[in-house]
Amino acid sequence: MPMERSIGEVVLDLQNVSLAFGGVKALTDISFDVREHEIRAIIGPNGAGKSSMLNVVNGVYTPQQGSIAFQGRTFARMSPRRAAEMGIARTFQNLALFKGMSVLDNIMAGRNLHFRSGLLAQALRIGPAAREEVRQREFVEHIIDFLEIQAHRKTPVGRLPYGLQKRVDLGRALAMEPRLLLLDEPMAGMNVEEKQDMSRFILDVNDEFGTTIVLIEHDMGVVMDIADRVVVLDYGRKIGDGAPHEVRANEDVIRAYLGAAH
Ligand SMILES: Nc1ncnc2c1ncn2[C@@H]1O[C@H](COP(=O)(O)OP(=O)(O)OP(=O)(O)O)[C@@H](O)[C@H]1O
Repeated sequence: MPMERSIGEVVLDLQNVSLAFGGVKALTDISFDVREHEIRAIIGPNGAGKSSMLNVVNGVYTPQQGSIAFQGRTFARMSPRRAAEMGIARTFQNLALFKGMSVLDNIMAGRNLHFRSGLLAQALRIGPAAREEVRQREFVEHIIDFLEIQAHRKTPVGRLPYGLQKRVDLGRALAMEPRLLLLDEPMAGMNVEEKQDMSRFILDVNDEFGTTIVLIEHDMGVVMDIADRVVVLDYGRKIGDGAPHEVRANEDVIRAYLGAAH
């Protein structure tokens, strides 16, 4: 049974974050927070700074100013290693899967890279490592069932339709048992039916695993359907923040969207 949805305390809190690449200001004085169990969307026209924002959260980019607090600990910067250790996982706009490997092995790889202890023993399949391998595999099988991709377990990922590849990418991130899941355009390039499926899986992950989710999404309809709160960026600045119906009625947001070629 799905858990009762209840949004909790602030788990991620960005304060006055600014990031520039040489003369290009990707983010200017951005503050926003994410609450436990929330689905938080980041939207905005092309080049608004959405991907940069995710890369600040998972430690790939170091902001010149500002701070990031995750689960009560405040940092001037997050390193990718620390982000992973603290349970922040992400999917990518361009899939980061091993195309020649099976669905099962891709998701397993996501788990092994994260829980990397005793890899040599695991490779040799001896003693406790053999039991550990069984336990890890059970968890991965659970994800495969959950995402309804059992029929494709052994299929090389590169042979699957794009929508299913995106689902495997979600599975790879879930294998890390994240506390915070960052999704970079999880519906990009999908048809309507695939978008509906992905929306449902994101809602189910949020419900059944209790995972807090931050996602970048271009499709306003999807955002309105699944997000609890939305941050709107434009030219690296925050121009809106609130419930979907609030940001949709925000004059600055309407102007940014009407002015942008979409
Ligand atoms: N590594 C980088 N080096 C230089 N400039 C960068 C880099 N990454 C992003 N930028 C610049 O920062 C700005 C914000 O880019 P970003 O990719 O974060 O926007 P976005 O909202 O994710 O765009 P899109 O919707 O097109 O993916 C852009 O002007 C971009 O050219």
